[in-house]
Amino acid sequence: MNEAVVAAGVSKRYGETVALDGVDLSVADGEVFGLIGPNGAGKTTLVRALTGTTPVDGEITVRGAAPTAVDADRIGLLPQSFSPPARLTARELIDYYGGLYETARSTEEVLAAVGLTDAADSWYETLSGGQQRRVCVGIALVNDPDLLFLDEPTTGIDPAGRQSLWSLLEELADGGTTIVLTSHSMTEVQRLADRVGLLQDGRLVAVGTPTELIEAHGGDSRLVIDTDQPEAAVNALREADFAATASHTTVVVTGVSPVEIGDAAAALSTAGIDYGSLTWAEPSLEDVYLQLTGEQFAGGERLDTGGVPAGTTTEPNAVTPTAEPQEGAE
Ligand SMILES: Nc1ncnc2c1ncn2[C@@H]1O[C@H](COP(=O)(O)OP(=O)(O)OP(=O)(O)O)[C@@H](O)[C@H]1O
Repeated sequence: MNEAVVAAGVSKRYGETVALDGVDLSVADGEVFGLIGPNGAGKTTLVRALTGTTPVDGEITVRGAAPTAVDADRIGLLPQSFSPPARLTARELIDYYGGLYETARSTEEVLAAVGLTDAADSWYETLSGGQQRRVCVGIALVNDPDLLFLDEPTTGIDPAGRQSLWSLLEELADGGTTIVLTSHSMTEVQRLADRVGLLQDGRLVAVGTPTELIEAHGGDSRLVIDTDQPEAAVNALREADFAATASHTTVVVTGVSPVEIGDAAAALSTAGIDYGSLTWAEPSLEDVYLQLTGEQFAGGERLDTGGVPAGTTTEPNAVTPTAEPQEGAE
């Protein structure tokens, strides 16, 4: 297996702030690697380091060379913040940036790939935030790079746009493009990444496939019950040998297999307990994130049963979804 990117002992300080603290990382050719972590964890700094756009201590090689030495034609970079000229249209911008490379994809192909064909002749300034982000993604793709760095590619893009961008990235990955992406969307990372690295305080604290990380840190599957009678529900469930705990109007039952859902519902019905919804969820990357960072959902309460917030449905395998998945890390 060839390594596309190797980092060893990479550190970066901004004055007193330690942005990266001895990061070791390797990304294989053709791999999609997702970087996750709280605000300020060092994700953007690491992307900058790997692309040679900020000097760091330690060793980095990209395709065997120093990051600054890699041919610009081979690398695509979508920075977290990027503001192209406001009075140029989407088409003009893609065309312009394509012209800077020796070979580039056709402008129309890129516009179609990022879903901007219809808005191609609008000035960048008049596009919505999500459409502007699509232009920036198009610019990062225009040189048809074989190594793509995307710093929060889908921020601000609507759900349908996200789905189509994910499909586009999957196509690129299937075609052999190596992708390093950062994201606060655990759904995005779980869907796209072959391996995931969790950065915290400048350190890479966990690396593995989503499955490996979920097995190691995701906790049990669970049943989440929305009810106005949480204490009575917990008693009824415990009498039926379920491990149930309550918080506000949410009851969480851990270690429930799908075939036991009916038994749990029957225990509630027998005790005469009303419930608004009953949702079964497998542990997800979001649980891993919450477990390892100790973070809480905004406005929610972290439960000792695995981080399910009061009154919400966890992603992604809800049997009876009652709400849009809440991405606690966003
Ligand atoms: N140019 C800079 N000057 C000073 N400090 C910086 C600079 N860039 C980043 N930092 C600091 O370095 C740390 C890591 O920042 P970085 O932007 O890499 O985090 P991040 O994980 O990408 O965060 P976010 O999720 O908010 O984008 C933070 O404490 C940040 O304030």
